[in-house]
Amino acid sequence: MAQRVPVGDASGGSKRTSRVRVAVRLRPYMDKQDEKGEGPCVRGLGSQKLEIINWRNATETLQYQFDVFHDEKTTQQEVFLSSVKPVLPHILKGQNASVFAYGPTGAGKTHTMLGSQEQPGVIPRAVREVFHLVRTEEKEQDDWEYSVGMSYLEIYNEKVLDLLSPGSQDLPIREDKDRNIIIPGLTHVPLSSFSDFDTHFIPASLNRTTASTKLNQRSSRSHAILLIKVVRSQRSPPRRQQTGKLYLVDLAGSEDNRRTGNQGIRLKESGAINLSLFTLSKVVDSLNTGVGGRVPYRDSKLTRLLQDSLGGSAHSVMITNIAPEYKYYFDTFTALNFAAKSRQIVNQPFVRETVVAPVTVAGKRAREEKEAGGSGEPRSKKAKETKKTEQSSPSSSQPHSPTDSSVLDRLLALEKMMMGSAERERLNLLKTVAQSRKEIQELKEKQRQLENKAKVFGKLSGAQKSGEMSGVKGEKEDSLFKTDLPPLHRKQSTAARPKKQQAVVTPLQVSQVHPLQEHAIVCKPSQTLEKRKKKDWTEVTEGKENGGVDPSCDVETNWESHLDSSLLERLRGKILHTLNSGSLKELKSLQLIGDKKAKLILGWREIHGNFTQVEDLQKIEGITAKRFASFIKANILSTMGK
Ligand SMILES: Nc1ncnc2c1ncn2[C@@H]1O[C@H](COP(=O)(O)OP(=O)(O)OP(=O)(O)O)[C@@H](O)[C@H]1O
Repeated sequence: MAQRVPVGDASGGSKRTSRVRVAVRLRPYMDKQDEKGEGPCVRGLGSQKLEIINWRNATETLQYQFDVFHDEKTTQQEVFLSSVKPVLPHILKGQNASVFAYGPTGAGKTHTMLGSQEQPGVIPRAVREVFHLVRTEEKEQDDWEYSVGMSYLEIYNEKVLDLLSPGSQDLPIREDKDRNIIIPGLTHVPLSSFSDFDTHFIPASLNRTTASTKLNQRSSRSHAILLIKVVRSQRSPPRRQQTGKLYLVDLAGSEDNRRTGNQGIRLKESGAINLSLFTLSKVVDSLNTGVGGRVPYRDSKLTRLLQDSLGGSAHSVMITNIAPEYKYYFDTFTALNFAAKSRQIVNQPFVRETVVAPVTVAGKRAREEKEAGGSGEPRSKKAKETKKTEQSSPSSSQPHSPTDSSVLDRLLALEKMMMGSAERERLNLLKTVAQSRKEIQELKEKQRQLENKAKVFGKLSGAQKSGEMSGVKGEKEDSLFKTDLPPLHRKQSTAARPKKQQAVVTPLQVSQVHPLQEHAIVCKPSQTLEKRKKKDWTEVTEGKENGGVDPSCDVETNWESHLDSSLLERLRGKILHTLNSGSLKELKSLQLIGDKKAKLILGWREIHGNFTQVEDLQKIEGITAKRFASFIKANILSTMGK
């Protein structure tokens, strides 16, 4: 019967702990066009660090440190040598080890784990290495013999399916009294060599559930778990037996269904995938904070199965795969936060050992080894260290915007998923601050509108008194009075309200200067106004925002009302079209939109889809109501000028 014993007992060394080693691998661009077009949202800063743009403030980046950072040029061999090979000797000593690839769909998990004929990944390399280690040990230690075997399963839609026995039913996951995870009925194939492994593994891999999604032609729809078991048996009394397990896990991708275009069965699969990854993150969170209470392993099949390989029993390596493209930004951000947290897990490895009872000592099976660090043992201080990544600090990363609460909610939810209670509190605070900012901004905008309206009314009543007003079209006048002023305001204004025909600001004329301006109605060019317009144009095209309001003419603040409404609508539609479907370059060709804003717009589109109206632009970080007003004015005027 397998039992847990302190590592020191088996290896002869002192008791030690082992934490989850975290490597991050950035895959190269799949499409060179993307690389040229928008540039990466994440980049390496040496062999352990990387940085990603801060979604809260595009002028900042967030930097993360991991055990290893594999940049886009790293080969399969290099990943194996630095991140996987070092854990393999442990399984020959009766300990568990696990290597799992985590990350968004299409970021390179299967490439890392499985690879291809030309570029074999972690799985074939690790199995080959296990056989190599076994052969070496057998040569060096006469007293021990080894046997190697494999099982291969997938978790699909929360069902455990045996990939070596296709068509089998959902298998149960059990735990024996020594807390070993076992799957009764799972096929176990003894292996004598690597080619033996190949014979079983390759056809079984084809049984794995994959499908094409918008983001990946052959997306893994299940978590694939390869189990390599090494049993080490003593040839002579006391005939000890140690069992080491190596889990090689290719997790299904975390996905955003808006982007995958998933529907129907894909959506259901996706729900199961995301739920199990969510549970995995909760398990990690629970292990990290170490506040006691139940670690929710049982909430998903994945975490239940990984229970003896994550957070206390095994030497674990997590390779987090990320992609450079901007469209993966939020997935990358989430994956990095998950990875950064996992780094703090402290594992306490133990040896799984059994004693084969010889006939002479039947019934005398001794429990030779004790558990090292069961669940009741206090966690290392390291595990409780506060995460120092800057991504959640309200003081260092101010939420300038995003005033759009759905983006904020989504990100906060994602982050919450990954964080401990202290960080959660900080996030709640952050959310409150962001919401207050939004409310203040909305109030300011409302006030500005009211002031503008009040000014117009003021002018109108003044004009009426001095008899300077001239009659113009009724529609114009109607639109002028379609305000959302509160009732009180309306009432006061009606007293001074001119007759309908007189409801116009200054004498108007139709200009024929340019085809695009055919419907434009502009101010009669008095000398002062001409000067004023020139100045205004220069300011706008130079990207400056307008300052005060010239009381002589309200073109500055109310310029839209001087343009024909159908033309205005057309131009706004054009701008909206560019915002919704423009490339980075096209976005940058808009007035007052630079590289950063254009990228933020692309990011926003990725999450929310199309802007419904140009005003939605104010949901972009840093685009205040004032800036938006300048933006719309500059773009409309510049289009008209073309
Ligand atoms: N480091 C890399 N070098 C070259 N190509 C890569 C690399 N990583 C990934 N790729 C390629 O990118 C594409 C997507 O990778 P892969 O299928 O491994 O993603 P995944 O994370 O497993 O996705 P899913 O979760 O949807 O299964 C594949 O064509 C793969 O060959």
